[in-house]
Amino acid sequence: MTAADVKETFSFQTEVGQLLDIVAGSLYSNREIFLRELISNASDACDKLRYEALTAPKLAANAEQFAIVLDVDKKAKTLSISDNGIGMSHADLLETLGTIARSGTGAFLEALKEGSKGDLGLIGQFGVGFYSSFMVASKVEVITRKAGEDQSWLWVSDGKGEFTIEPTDRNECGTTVVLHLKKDAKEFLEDARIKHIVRTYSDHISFPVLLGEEALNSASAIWTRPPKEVTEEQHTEFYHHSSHAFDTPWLVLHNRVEGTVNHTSLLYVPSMAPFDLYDTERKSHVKLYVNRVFISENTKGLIPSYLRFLRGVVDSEDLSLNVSREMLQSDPKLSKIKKALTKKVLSELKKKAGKAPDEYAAFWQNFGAVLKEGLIEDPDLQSKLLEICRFSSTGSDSLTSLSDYVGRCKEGQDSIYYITGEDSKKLEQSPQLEGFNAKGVEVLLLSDNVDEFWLQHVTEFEGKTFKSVTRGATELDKIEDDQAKDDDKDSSGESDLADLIAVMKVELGDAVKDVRPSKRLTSSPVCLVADEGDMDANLERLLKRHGQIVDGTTRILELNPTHSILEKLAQRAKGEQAESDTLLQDAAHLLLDQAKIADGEAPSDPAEFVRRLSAVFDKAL
Ligand SMILES: Nc1ncnc2c1ncn2[C@@H]1O[C@H](COP(=O)(O)OP(=O)(O)OP(=O)(O)O)[C@@H](O)[C@H]1O
Repeated sequence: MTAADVKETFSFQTEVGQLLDIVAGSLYSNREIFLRELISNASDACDKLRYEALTAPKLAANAEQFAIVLDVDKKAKTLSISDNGIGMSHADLLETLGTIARSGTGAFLEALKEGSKGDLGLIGQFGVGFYSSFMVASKVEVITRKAGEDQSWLWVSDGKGEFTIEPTDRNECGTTVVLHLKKDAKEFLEDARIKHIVRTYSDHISFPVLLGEEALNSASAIWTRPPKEVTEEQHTEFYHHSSHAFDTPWLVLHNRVEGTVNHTSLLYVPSMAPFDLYDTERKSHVKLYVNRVFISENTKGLIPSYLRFLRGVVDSEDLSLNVSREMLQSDPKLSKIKKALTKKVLSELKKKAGKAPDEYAAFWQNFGAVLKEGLIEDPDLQSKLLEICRFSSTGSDSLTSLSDYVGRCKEGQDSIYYITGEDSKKLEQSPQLEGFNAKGVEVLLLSDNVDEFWLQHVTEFEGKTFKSVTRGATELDKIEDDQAKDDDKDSSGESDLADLIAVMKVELGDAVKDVRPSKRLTSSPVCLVADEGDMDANLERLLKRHGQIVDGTTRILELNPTHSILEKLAQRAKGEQAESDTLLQDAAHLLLDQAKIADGEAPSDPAEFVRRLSAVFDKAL
């Protein structure tokens, strides 16, 4: 820490400068939210001190009567917001009130860059935290003292590129933010206006917010109130405050469990996917409280990572306050809470999926891929998770559940068929699906990366195994065909490919694992499939991209015996000179490349591909 005796001047980080230009210049109609942001910071500061005091007895004396005090000085035209929370050191001030500390602010700047300039409504949504002070103030002073330290500091800025920090005196720890209100912001000196704002946005704050002697909020933690008494607006405000989110919750789950481990949970499922959903840490964001004392934002072991989209709080009086966060994480009581919460969330999702399939589809769009991670991580709950999974499919325009899929299975169909790839729309065009479509056998179109992985952990659903249509032999023969039961299509019109296959195998050598007639093609001439025990091509692509494997396995080239190109080639292959027939040789490679292109891959040798294509063209013209 640099303990300076004199006033020091610093420049804001470039992004803060940009942000302040926007904020200060805005005639934003909803600018009252500055008060929400400052009260929220004050409340966080009290939470932090209360937690620190648990393990640092010398701080305990400070951690008794927390309050957030608003003070108006009409003469000086200032509004100040004081708390007796954790306060800030010199280093804290430099680190936080000069840089972009909060993620929401970064997201706001990104959104502005992406062309919605002028759409300052976004400020209200993202919340720009402390910097929103400059919407209403021409100068902001922060007088602060960190709990446990002797030195107090005064931070001052007019929001125009620079701020200063100098030593000052403050009796107790905590922070006071003094806003020198702009001429057009005098309304925030009026008691009635302030009361209205606090009641609208900050009622859920669990510390009293005082104006003079009067407490403006109910100051009881929202999750401790009877669920019926909490309004939708209060939930939304609390969700915004506790999660730094700006959407409306898609689902609210407010429960009290009395049992082996008593706990209350107030959980929100967002209606928009949070930006850090796919961060590698896969952190949970449900706040843990022990008997109303805030413990931690990302408690490991509280929420399974496949439910990391959840926001909200869990409060239990049965956990111990006097242990470190790390020890708490391994408390068996915590894992009991986790189990109960997980079950509850899954059963509520199931209810919602049944009652409001369209709304559930929107949820699934956002979080389905995350939830599916549970199929790998939580084998005990696999069947419960499968019940609430939804999939795109060739047999339905909307998402389908597995039980509905099974209900539509054909006579003799023992498997749930699927195809994996990057884009379900493109997957629908895959040649490998043709035989299934012709027989009316439905295939799930799986386009999330996680699909490849859970499919290795889940073996069956309602007695049917999962089977890839791009791997192994098809079992289409066993399945009843609706339309074509009697017109014995199977062998008629199929050409004898044996000679052609012999030529192609010699020509293609190691480039293929095998060449064989196909049962899955009806209109395309060729396709590639993986051998029964091999990896699906899509999984291989994924693993290659992540550097987990270098070479892929070679695949099997299947030929459509009813396709006219193959009929003609088969005819030609019966000739005596077949093995030295350059057209057959070129055709073998072109067919393989064609199959690759249909799978979204490039021909193995683009120059040779072009040469062969031209040669074949030339002969045909
Ligand atoms: N009253 C306060 N007491 C102590 N620290 C504060 C106070 N106000 C702000 N801070 C510090 O300044 C930081 C920046 O505040 P700002 O409101 O810009 O974002 P934030 O509160 O961190 O964002 P988020 O709401 O996403 O956590 C805070 O994280 C906190 O460390």
